[in-house]
Amino acid sequence: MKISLAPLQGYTDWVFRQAYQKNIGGIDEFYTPFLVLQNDGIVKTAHKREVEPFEARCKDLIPQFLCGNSEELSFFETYFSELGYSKMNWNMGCPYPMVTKKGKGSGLLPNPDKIEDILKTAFHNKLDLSVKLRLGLVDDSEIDLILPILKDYNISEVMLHPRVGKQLYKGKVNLNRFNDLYEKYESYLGYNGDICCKEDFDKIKGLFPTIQHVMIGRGLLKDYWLPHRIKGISLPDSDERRDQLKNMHNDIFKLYASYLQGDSQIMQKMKPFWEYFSSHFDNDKKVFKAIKKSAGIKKYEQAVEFAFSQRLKLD
Ligand SMILES: Cc1cc2nc3c(=O)[nH]c(=O)nc-3n(C[C@H](O)[C@H](O)[C@H](O)COP(=O)(O)O)c2cc1C
Repeated sequence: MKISLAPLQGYTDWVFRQAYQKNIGGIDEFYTPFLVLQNDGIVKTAHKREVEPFEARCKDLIPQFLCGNSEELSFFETYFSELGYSKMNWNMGCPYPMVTKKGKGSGLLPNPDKIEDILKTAFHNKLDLSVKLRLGLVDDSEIDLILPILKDYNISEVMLHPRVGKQLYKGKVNLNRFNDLYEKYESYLGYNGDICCKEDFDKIKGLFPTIQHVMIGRGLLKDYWLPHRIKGISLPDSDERRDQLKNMHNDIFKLYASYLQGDSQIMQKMKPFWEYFSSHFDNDKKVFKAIKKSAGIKKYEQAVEFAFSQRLKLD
């Protein structure tokens, strides 16, 4: 069973992934948040940093891209293969209207002919291509026409988050629809969505016993040792985990400081990081509030000290 980290734009960037890998570990495969090709035909620097330099990014990294036409698929296949990657992942799940209106992310799902056309004209099998998708944009049966196409075009694996795009992240995951598809496709499907504790994982494993790949996102950000719990690896004691969290935080801070310009840019990255990181501490709301309202690095450091004076929540 492979446990991968879901891509979360704004949270699981290269800085986070590098610090997590070094200080905690337990994840088998990482995905970048989606890269896009801009209208001017270039990839912006922040997106390039996710995948370049290849040697410095972790070896278990799969770059992900958004794409709504053949040119974009061609571009990313060439770009990633020239960098040295052997796998890539096509995002057909992003639910945000800014993306779906352009026929990208889950905006592709009502249009299986377009997906087939892009694969037919642009995919050259230079890399192993997987797809991350939802059940549909509006209707949870849209996927029925898509999976046969993905199989026909040699897509290696399908990671399914069983919601439709219009739900965004609300409402329940649709395990009945996942089950219908699992009966037909079994381990061709990986599972993603709302796994926040070992019991959630056990439920999915119990329902879909031959599943080979489970991807976790927000659950991991709230509990960095969730992969340990799932895999039955014993956890370090509380003091050691506190040190690991501290080292993780300090590494992230240092990495941002190494290339961002000035304190305010660093704060713009560190404050969102605490949205989930604060979940590790008792009084998480108070901890996050102190971080959020801290103005300047000195006050920020005091708020960090306050956080680390709290007990860890999941002791
Ligand atoms: C803030 C945020 C950013 C996300 N960014 C991406 C992304 O870049 N690419 C992607 O495929 N999914 C993205 N997702 C979706 C997650 O990868 C995942 O499918 C979703 O959160 C459900 O899994 P979870 O319940 O384990 O978090 C994002 C989700 C959130 C909440």
